[in-house]
Amino acid sequence: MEGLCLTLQPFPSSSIQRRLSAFNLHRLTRSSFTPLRAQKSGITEGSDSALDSKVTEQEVTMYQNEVVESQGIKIRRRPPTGPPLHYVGPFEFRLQNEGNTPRNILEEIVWNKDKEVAQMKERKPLYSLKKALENVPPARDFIGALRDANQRTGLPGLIAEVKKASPSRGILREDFNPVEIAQAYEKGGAACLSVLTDEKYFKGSFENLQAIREAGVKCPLLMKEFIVEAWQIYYGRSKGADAILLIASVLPDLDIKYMIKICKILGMATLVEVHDEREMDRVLAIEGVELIGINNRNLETFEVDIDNTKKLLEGERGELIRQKDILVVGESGLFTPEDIAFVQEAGVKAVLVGESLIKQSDPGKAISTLFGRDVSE
Ligand SMILES: O=C(O)c1ccccc1NCC(=O)[C@H](O)[C@H](O)COP(=O)(O)O
Repeated sequence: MEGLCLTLQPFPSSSIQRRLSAFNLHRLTRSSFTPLRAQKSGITEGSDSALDSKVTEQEVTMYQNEVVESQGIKIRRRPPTGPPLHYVGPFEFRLQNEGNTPRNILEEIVWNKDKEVAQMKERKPLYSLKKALENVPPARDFIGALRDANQRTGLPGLIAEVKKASPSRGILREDFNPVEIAQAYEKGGAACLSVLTDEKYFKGSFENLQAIREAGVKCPLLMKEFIVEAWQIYYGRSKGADAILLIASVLPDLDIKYMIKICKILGMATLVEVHDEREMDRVLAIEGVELIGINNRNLETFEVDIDNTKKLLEGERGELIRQKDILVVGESGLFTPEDIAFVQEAGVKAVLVGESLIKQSDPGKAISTLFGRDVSE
């Protein structure tokens, strides 16, 4: 039986879609909808006129898969649940299916995050987070800080990353004091900071984010997290985040739209990250996107190529970005003033830099080396 993969029953997508259309659409995408949740909220058979029979887990999964496939998203939100339970006499068993192993590191991170968030939500439900937000100071203007820095220096505004480790590079800095590093970055001329909050793969934490905010650092803070659920946005805001990252290879368009709306309500900025042309085109078609990050690192293979920024900003895409006045951030693999000049020439007005700064003994001074001159005041 091991390794046997069952084919799912064919099911016309329009039929699933019609039966599910009574919900807010965002519920149908991977981040927010579970049949269990529907049942908990009383959305069950007969409870809604447009929902003519109970929506099964399999149907929802099929619909989600269709959405994800149609948008070219390769990262699966969680391991396939496998074929349905089988009964032989009194015994119940599930056939093991193929594909229960993550296909790459990004998928592994996402699967882990999905479980982690489910546990965190149990401890801090959304209503308690919303209550906590009443006492949190308002979010700072992340995009404004980048534009100001760009105008002031004539160089891309810097988002300096507080990053202890990464899956591709291992430990980047042993003597890691997040607050001291953040203060050094601010002194060195960073416009904004990016703080890794993932513990398992990056050795980051929400405590780091909160400590940096509470230490009086004025730079707006990006919560560098793998967001799979809207709940994480509220949690990040409660810890002092001013901006969040949405990764287009992980999130379907509907989730991105929904999360952007939540951020607008919370006064936060969204950095929507793309790596290839298809993701860029999807994101450019989403209303309300103001900040796009082009990651030069392929998060599935770790390959880094700063030409990627240039490639994605050429021709009509670059033109559309200028028309829409979208601010573009060049991300990853930037080490020298020549690298900065290269991505600036390609059209970016901001850069996100981790490794090349964090590895230096004085990460603040490293900013001048990276830009080829002092960018603090
Ligand atoms: O950095 C990684 O190894 C990594 C692996 C899997 C998912 C994301 C990852 N990094 C996130 C980033 O893209 C970078 O932290 C960020 O752009 C800064 O990059 P760098 O200047 O090259 O440290």
